[in-house]
Amino acid sequence: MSYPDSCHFSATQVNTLIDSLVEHGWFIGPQILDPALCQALHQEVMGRAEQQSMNRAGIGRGKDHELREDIRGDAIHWLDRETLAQRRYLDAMAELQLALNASLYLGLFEYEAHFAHYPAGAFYRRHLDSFRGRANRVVSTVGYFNPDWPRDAGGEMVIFDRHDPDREVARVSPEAGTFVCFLAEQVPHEVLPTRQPRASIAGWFRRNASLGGVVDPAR
Ligand SMILES: O=C(O)CCC(=O)C(=O)O
Ligand SMILES: [Fe+2]
Repeated sequence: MSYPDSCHFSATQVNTLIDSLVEHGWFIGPQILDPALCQALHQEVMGRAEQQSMNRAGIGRGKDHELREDIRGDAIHWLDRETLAQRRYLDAMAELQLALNASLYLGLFEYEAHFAHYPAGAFYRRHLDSFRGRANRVVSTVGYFNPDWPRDAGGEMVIFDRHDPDREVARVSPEAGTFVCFLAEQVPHEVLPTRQPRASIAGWFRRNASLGGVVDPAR
């Protein structure tokens, strides 16, 4: 499979993304990701789910990690640059990281991401991706790869106001090509129960929150 060299973001897209991130704390971009790349990533997620080469996702990191199906029901696989499609996606994120650092002085130094497969019935309750005081994940990203997502299939991501967490401000259908990002420690969001299998990559630009010479653990 080959992808056009220009599958990365255009200057206009990056500027719109940065403006929206500053103004609202989030950005939603339909039809941003290259269709051939989305198709390859969709195949990879679905293949991994079928072969059961993904792990049940939990909440909390390190020793606090636990499985909580009442909170989130997806299975994940951390990106490892194993396939061309993964490398293309990560290259696009590396470019975005440079642009975010250049415009917003965020000091992002790393990007971590996992495939996510939500089987029918799965959801992810309202949460933040990072907690204040452990300011490691700064900007969250989600890329969606599902072709022809029906209107009644559920599985939307709901974004809530960063100053009023009960106020819904946007609802995103996980349609192939859509790319979303938001401030990880400020913007509450949730994944509504999906009625059909749902494929995505969730990723985070991180700041180095090392303290006392102890490198902040990634996951
Ligand atoms: O898949 C999505 O729409 C969002 C997933 C999410 O919130 C997460 O993995 O932290
Ligand atoms: Fe999240």
